[in-house]
Amino acid sequence: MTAAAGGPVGFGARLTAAMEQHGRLCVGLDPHPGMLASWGLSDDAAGLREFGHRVIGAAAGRAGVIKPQVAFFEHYGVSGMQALAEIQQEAREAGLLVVADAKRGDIGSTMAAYAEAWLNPESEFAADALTVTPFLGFGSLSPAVEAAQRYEAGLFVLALTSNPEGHEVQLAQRERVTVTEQIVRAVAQADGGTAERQGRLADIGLVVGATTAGLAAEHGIDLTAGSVPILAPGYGAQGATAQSLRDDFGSAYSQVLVNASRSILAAGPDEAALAGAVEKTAAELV
Ligand SMILES: O=c1ccn([C@@H]2O[C@H](COP(=O)(O)O)[C@@H](O)[C@H]2O)c(=O)[nH]1
Repeated sequence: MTAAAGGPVGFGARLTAAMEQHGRLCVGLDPHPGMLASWGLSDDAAGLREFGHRVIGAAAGRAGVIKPQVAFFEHYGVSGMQALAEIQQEAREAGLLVVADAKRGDIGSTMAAYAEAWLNPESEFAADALTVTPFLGFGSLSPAVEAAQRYEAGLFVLALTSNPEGHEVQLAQRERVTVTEQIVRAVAQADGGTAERQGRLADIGLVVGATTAGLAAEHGIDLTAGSVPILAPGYGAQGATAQSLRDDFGSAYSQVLVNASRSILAAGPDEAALAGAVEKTAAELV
């Protein structure tokens, strides 16, 4: 999506504007079957649509970004993915930026096909940004980086995930440099310093868990380089707090987009209660 005439165009510029207006909360749209049941919704695509519609109603105007967890739609097959396409479109029409959390990663033309599916504005699954995995080598993401540039979209590259099992891979070292640090450096260099010069966030960012940011600091990893946006899942249900985020991200906190899913969704199904949870969480994260 390109912004309205005269507005910011690239993803980093749109995200900067959204965060200036609404703050750093990203509302997670995770229709786990148990969550659908607790909302009294049917365990099918109709339930997904109603769930998405209520989350969008609560988030629009109160937060700048939503993050649908693609797995919870894929679980329902073709009809689930159709519902996801409709929900993403509804969210974008409501003025929300959509980060599709699909964690795609592959090589060559396969990676290019994933990027077309999620970043091309003509695609049924068009999102503003996509989560991607660099564990086939950062260079394997080149087709996605090129697609992001072509379509004024964004990427969030997994660097230090919120789950402890990830660290045996992510904190492994080569010549005393962790895998995470290699990824952080590559992402920081991806736009050649343009975002920093323009005083905005970059189009290509990182995923660093809200629960694990302290480990980045412990390993001396500089998350401020390149003015990259940092998607931080793990707030609330996984244990991170507003104070721990500020402490652990330190001077990188201004770049952080904090995802909260279950801790907000538990307030549903009533849309006013959900809206209250969005407002309360957004206020905690100032
Ligand atoms: O490192 C990661 C990467 C992605 N996630 C995803 O974020 C949400 C978190 O949901 P909560 O209910 O707020 O815990 C979910 O979609 C995860 O798959 C993550 O948690 N950690």
